[in-house]
Amino acid sequence: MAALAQPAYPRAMQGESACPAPERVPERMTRPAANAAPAIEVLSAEKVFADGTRGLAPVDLTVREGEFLSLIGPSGCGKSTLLSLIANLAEPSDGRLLWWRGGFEGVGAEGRRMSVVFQDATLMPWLRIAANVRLPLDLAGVKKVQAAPRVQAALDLVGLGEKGRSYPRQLSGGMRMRAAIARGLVTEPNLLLMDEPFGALDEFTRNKLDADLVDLWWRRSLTVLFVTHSIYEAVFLSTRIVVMAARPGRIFAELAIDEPHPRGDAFRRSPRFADYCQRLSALLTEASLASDPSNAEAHP
Ligand SMILES: Nc1ncnc2c1ncn2[C@@H]1O[C@H](COP(=O)(O)OP(=O)(O)OP(=O)(O)O)[C@@H](O)[C@H]1O
Repeated sequence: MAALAQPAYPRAMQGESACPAPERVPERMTRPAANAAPAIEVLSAEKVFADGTRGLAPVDLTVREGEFLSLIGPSGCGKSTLLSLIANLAEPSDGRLLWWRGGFEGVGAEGRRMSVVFQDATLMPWLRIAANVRLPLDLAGVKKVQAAPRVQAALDLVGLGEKGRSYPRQLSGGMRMRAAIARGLVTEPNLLLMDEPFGALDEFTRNKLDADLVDLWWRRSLTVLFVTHSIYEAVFLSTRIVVMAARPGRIFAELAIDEPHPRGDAFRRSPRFADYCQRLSALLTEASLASDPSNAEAHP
């Protein structure tokens, strides 16, 4: 199994600009090919909760390998519900899902590993950072001596290489979120599911983590499914954005961000960025109007 930290990724999620030095950039990349293999297929999946709430109308969605796909939409449109189906934390009431073209029992095999990072870092306060990051390996029965270098590599990758012996209370909010990401990365996932991971952070810290995350995604050929409420964040990070509408939760529109990677501040300041944000904002306004309860009968 490949080690997490490799010389090619020394600056990922550290204190510097996320833009790597030109000589390190292997190639410029836009979107993964439309015919890239599917990592996740959501096939007419629906979710009706025990109290009768229709969290998701039948949804069809393919997440292709190498995509950075963001879900955005008004509150209650089913973003977290869809993510929880994909994470297999909940089952669809109808329809089905495929993970790497197979059932969930195949998840965890080489090339089919998946991790989830939530908005709350959910670190155990009584455990040091290294022990928190090691938890998924402990659960998988990996011996401490084998886990130690993998934990250190994951911490290095998110810029917390020196913080393994600290306790969560000794870290800032941004650092705690980095630790949660390290815990997500320690199993060397191919697919990272992220539910508003930076939603509670100030804008400066959030921009920095966004830049470092997209750098990490690009350099490690990850597939990321990312839930956010932020237009700027979605445009900056994504290769494709799926806009959802509520009542019932459903896919409303899509927007491809055909912008090469790596992305940095130059993209954020460019007219193209502003144009994408305006287009996404217009789609969100339409999605919000379509989510109005008075329109519910149009989507029984
Ligand atoms: N366990 C549950 N029981 C009943 N209804 C639920 C349950 N979980 C979610 N819902 C409802 O399903 C719908 C979708 O919820 P979900 O949390 O997926 O939306 P969301 O888009 O993630 O919202 P937000 O942006 O506010 O986090 C909402 O109407 C919500 O109230």
